[in-house]
Amino acid sequence: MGDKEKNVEDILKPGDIIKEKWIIVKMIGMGGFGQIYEAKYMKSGESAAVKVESSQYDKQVLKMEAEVLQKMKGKSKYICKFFGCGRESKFNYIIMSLLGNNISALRKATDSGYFSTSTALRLGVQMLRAIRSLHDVGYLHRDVKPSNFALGMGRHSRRLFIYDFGLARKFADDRGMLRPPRDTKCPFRGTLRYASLNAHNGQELGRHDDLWSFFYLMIEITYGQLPWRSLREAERIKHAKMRFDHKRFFELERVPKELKPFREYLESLDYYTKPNYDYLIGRLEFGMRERKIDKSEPLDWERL
Ligand SMILES: Nc1ncnc2c1ncn2[C@@H]1O[C@H](COP(=O)(O)OP(=O)(O)OP(=O)(O)O)[C@@H](O)[C@H]1O
Repeated sequence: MGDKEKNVEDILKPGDIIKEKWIIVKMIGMGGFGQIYEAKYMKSGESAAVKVESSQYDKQVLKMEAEVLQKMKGKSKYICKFFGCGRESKFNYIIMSLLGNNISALRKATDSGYFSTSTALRLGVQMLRAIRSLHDVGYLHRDVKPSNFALGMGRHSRRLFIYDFGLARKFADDRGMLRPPRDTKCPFRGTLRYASLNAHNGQELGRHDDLWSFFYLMIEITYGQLPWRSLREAERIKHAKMRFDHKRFFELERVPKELKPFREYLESLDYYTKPNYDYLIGRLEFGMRERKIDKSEPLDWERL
C-alpha cells in the first residue's frame, strides 16, 4: 500500500451491517478512490464485494460505477453481478460479486514474469469479449489494464471479469447514436502505462482507445514488460509509445504473432468507426487453433 493509502481511515469494520442484509467480513483492497470489503449475505452466506467511497471525497466515482453495473445487468457474463448501492451519511457504496485474483497479480506471480501463449491467448479472447460487451451497451472503460480484469470465484474461477468502471464514459445513447466528441482538450483519464496516444494528447477517447490499451496489455503479459515500464513522466512515456517498434517483439516465440496486425488495424480506426471485434477475437482464436490449444487445458496458475 502507498503512503497516500496508509493515511486513509477505514470507513467500515468487520461486523458492520450494510442495507440490513450484508455483514462486513474484512477489507480486501484499496484503490485510488475508495475501499473494498468482503461481505456476506446474512441469510444465505453468499459472498460479495462492497466498494465504498467517502462522501467527503471530491471525486465521486461510484455513481458511474453503479450506473455501468446496473446497465450491464444480465447483458454480459464478463461483468460482476450488481447487488445494490446506497448512500449513508458518511459514505456511498455499491455491492457486487466478489472476484478473485487479477491478471496483474497473476502475471507477477509467474516465475518468468509472463504468461504462456496458451494462457495469454485464452485470456485475450475473454478480455476482448468483455470490452466488446461494455461497448455494446454504450460505455467506454477508459482504464483497461491487467489489474482491472479478475477471475471469478467458485464455478466462475476460469472466467475473467472486467471491473472498476469509475472512469467509464457513455459514448452512445441507448439507440446506439454516438455522442459528438468534445473538441476541447480532455483531462487525462486512465493509467499512463496503458494509455493510448489519443489519451496522452487529450483527445476524446473512443472504442479504439480501449483496444489500444488492450494491445499494450497483451504485449506486457506475453513479453513480460513494456519498454516504458520504468518511465514516470507522461511526455517521456508518450514519446516511447511513438517510437515503439512493436515488430521486434514478434521475433520472439513467446509473443504471439497473431497480435502483429492489431497495431495497423487500430491505427485505421477513429472515434466514429465501430471496431471489428470479431476480427480481433478471430485472430487470437486462430492462434489457439494453430497451436492446438485446448480450452480446458490448465491455465498457468493452475499448473502450480
Ligand atoms: N468485486 C471485487 N472483488 C474483489 N476484489 C475487488 C473487487 N473490486 C475491486 N477489488 C479489489 O480492490 C482493489 C481496488 O479496486 P478498484 O480498482 O476497483 O478501485 P479504484 O479505487 O478504482 O482503484 P485504482 O485507482 O487502483 O484503479 C483492487 O485492487 C481489487 O483487487
